Amino acid sequence: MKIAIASDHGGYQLKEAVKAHLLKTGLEVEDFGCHSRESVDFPDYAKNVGESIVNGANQLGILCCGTGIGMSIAANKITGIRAAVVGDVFSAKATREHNDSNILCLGERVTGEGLACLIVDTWLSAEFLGGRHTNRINGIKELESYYC
Ligand SMILES: O=C(CO)[C@H](O)[C@H](O)[C@H](O)COP(=O)(O)O
Repeated sequence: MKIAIASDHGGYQLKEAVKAHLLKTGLEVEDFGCHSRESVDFPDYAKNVGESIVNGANQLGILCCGTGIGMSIAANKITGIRAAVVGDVFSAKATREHNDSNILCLGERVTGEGLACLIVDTWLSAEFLGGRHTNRINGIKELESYYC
């Protein structure tokens, strides 16, 4: 599985920590930046990661900013993206099993590196359960096609 990762300046340190963690576990990672603490605008990074998932270059994505919220708002504007801000392990599992989320958003100013890596591991190892949740994903897709 290939994972796209990116951050703005507010999530840069966490992005580097999560990337190192993923590489250590043997996963392939495509890093879309940023590459320093210099101030940048998170929608540019959400766009690049989101598009890489929609076009099939990567299967899942991880976006880090100060809170994870800005990145999720931006990424969720892309048709086919279901981005979830997660700060706990229960939600990490639930958002794969129930929401089939394809982008995980983390907040460096909120979540420590240790917990963030545990959230990443939990999210990556959980699987979409289908069944009744498929109806809800289809409902989200209907909303997308209605409003886009
Ligand atoms: O969009 C955000 C808030 O939900 C992100 O946390 C950004 O990283 C943050 O807004 C950046 O703030 P800064 O004051 O420009 O560092």
